[in-house]
Amino acid sequence: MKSLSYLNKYFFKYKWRLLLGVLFILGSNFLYVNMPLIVGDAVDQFKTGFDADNWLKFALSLGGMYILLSLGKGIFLFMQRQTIIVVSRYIEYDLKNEIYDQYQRLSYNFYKRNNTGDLMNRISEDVSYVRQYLGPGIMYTISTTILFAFTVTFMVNISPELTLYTLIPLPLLTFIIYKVSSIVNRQSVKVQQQQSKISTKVQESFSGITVLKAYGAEDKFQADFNIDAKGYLARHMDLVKTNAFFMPTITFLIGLSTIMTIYFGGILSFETQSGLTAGNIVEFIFYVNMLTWPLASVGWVTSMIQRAAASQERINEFLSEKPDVKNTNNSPFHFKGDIAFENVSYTFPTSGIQAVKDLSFEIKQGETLAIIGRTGSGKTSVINLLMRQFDPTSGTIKIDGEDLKSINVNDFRKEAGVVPQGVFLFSDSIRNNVMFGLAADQEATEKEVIEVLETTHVWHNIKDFKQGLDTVLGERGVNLSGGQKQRISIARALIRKPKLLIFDDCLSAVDTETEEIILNNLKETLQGTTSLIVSHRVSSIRNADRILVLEDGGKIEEGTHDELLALGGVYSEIYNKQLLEEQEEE
Ligand SMILES: Nc1ncnc2c1ncn2[C@@H]1O[C@H](COP(=O)(O)OP(=O)(O)OP(=O)(O)O)[C@@H](O)[C@H]1O
Repeated sequence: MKSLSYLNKYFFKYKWRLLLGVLFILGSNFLYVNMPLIVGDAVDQFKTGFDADNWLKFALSLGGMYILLSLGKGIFLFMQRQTIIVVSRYIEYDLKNEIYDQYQRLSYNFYKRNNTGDLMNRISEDVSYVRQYLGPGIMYTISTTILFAFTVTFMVNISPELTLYTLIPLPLLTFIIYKVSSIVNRQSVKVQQQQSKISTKVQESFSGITVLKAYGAEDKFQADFNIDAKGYLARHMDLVKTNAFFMPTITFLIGLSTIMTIYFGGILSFETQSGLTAGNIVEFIFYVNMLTWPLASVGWVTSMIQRAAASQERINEFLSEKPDVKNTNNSPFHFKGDIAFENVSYTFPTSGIQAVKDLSFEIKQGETLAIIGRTGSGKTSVINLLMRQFDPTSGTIKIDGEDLKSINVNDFRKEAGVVPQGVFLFSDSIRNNVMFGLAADQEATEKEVIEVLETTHVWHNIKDFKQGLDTVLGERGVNLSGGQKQRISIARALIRKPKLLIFDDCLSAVDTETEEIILNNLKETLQGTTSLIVSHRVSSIRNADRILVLEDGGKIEEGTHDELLALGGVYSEIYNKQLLEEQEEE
């Protein structure tokens, strides 16, 4: 429950609306509890002083009054929903924005620790449970309390004794509803879990359809799906059974209360000193029915609050996460072009793997440094350190002579064009995918978009598409080849005319001939740009000003292509092996 106190700041923000909502609840309930009195009055007048000549006047005055009260109650009810439920939607909007904002602030390691499904659930499902508490939960709690207080006061006013008899079965009703609601909740959670298991499986079978078909795994997937679907059916049937038990139980208990009212009311009405009339018994029957829903909702609301508390706790867990990387300097930073790693080491906190070991190197403005090394040698980690996705465990990274931790990292990132190893294209047009690379204050003409696509040697493919630049890419760009996707991804980095260009093995899906063309085109475009090129292939990096060979996170060789060949070490070994492979292919 403590977790829900996080929401107090929002209650405070919308306090006036909420207060107005409470006034509307008071109004609607006050009119509501007066309605049975009219019916009771009518019954008594029928029994005693019914004036047959003026029946129309009698019917119109009481009926009109009843209609007026219903109308007034309806209007207040509408206004109460318009205030309280609307506030719950506002808070839902604020909370979603707050969570998303926090997601944007959190850094690399947070995303490696938590899976996408979890991140999605907290901003969608958990927020919607919290919203249910904020809207219906709070509205019914206030409304129930007020209606209960009004009704019991009115009942006690008529007959304290009958009130006691009538209320006897109601706590039992509340208890049963609470218990049933808890069971319903538990079963609903199980249904939801099974549902998300099925969704994940189905989604994976779609996105991995090529692998699935290639391995002829259709039957296995179908069998697995059947098991999960059967599980879903069984869990849902449990829920259906509980729900089926729910309504008859409530109806039975309300009936019991009504019978007790009539029975004891009847007995009491014969005792003249009680002063209880037939009209009073009718009023009581109305009140008993009026109390049923509020009491029933106590159980329902309680379990709703419990569920919201659990959800808010999960949300708070993410909201209280502190980003590992904090930008402490907001003054503008303009990157000139010098980079230096000084004895940098990095160990991943999650796996304890030391990915970078005591690494030192320099890249001067306009130079191209290449990094080559075996899989897992720490190349991508070097890039992530340079882009300050995480900070070194020890050592310093200097940008234009200043510690990376002390400069405005947002400004620094704006000057860099990074092409990551795994291509990600949005389900949007090719034009928008390229223009995504522009910084907020940059613009690009169609001609410029085409130019960068020409540089990356992919425009000749795109221009043949019916929609050209406006061709919309399917989910994850499935209608393009791997090499085409990589080249669009490079164009995205080039469009922002970066002062620092970083390629993380992003020509791997391109044949060596096309690679040669792209690298040649880039030579002109990147005059004066500081570049860091990571690759497995010697052909991508042989023309770099300097090449660094990494092994197990540490530098083992450094020099130009010729110098490293002359050294006859790991680099020349990789080169000779790749040369041989190329010759075999030819
Ligand atoms: N998020 C992570 N959490 C824990 N360990 C990681 C993480 N990312 C990488 N590693 C480990 O750090 C080491 C270096 O990984 P890195 O991705 O930097 O290598 P790489 O040289 O870029 O490899 P590749 O050429 O295959 O892309 C590897 O042993 C890897 O298992």
